[in-house]
Amino acid sequence: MSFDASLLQRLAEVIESRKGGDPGKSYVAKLFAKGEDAILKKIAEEAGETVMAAKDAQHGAKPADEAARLLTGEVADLWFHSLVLLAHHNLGPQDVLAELARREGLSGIDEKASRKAD
Ligand SMILES: N=c1c2ncn([C@@H]3O[C@H](COP(=O)(O)OP(=O)(O)OP(=O)(O)O)[C@@H](O)[C@H]3O)c2ncn1[C@@H]1O[C@H](COP(=O)(O)O)[C@@H](O)[C@H]1O
Repeated sequence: MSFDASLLQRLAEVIESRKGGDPGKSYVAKLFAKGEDAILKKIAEEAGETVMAAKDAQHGAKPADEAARLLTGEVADLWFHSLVLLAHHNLGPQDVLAELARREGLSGIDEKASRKAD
C-alpha cells in the first residue's frame, strides 16, 4: 500500500504557521501559547493511550477492526503532537526522516554491539 509522505510536510507547515496565532481559533496555536510543558503532557497522554489501545487489541477486548481503528487513531494523535513538539524546537519531519534514512539497513543488533565495543 502506498502513502502520501508529503502530508507530513504539509501538516508541519500548517503547524509552523500557527506560531503566534489566535489560541481561540487554533488548537495548535493554543498549545504553543500554553508552552512546552503542555505539549509534553499531551505526548505523554497520547503515548499512554496508544499503549492502552494496543493492549485492548492484544487481549481481544474489542472486535479486531474496531481495535485496529482505535490504535491507528491513538498513534495519529501521538504523531501529530510529536510534530508540534518538533516545531517547538524548530525541527520537522524531514529531520526525523533523515535520521531514519541514516539508520536504514543498519541492524539494531549490530548497532547496539558497535556501541558496546566503544
Ligand atoms: N491532526 C490534527 C489533530 N489531531 C488531533 N488533534 C486535536 O488534539 C486534541 C487532543 O486530543 P484529545 O483526544 O486529548 O482530546 P481533548 O480531551 O479534547 O484534548 P485537550 O482538552 O487535552 O486539549 C483534540 O482537540 C484534537 O482535535 C488535532 N488538531 C489538529 N490537527 C491538524 O492540525 C491542523 C491545524 O489545527 P488548528 O491549529 O486547530 O487549526 C488541522 O487542520 C489538522 O490537520
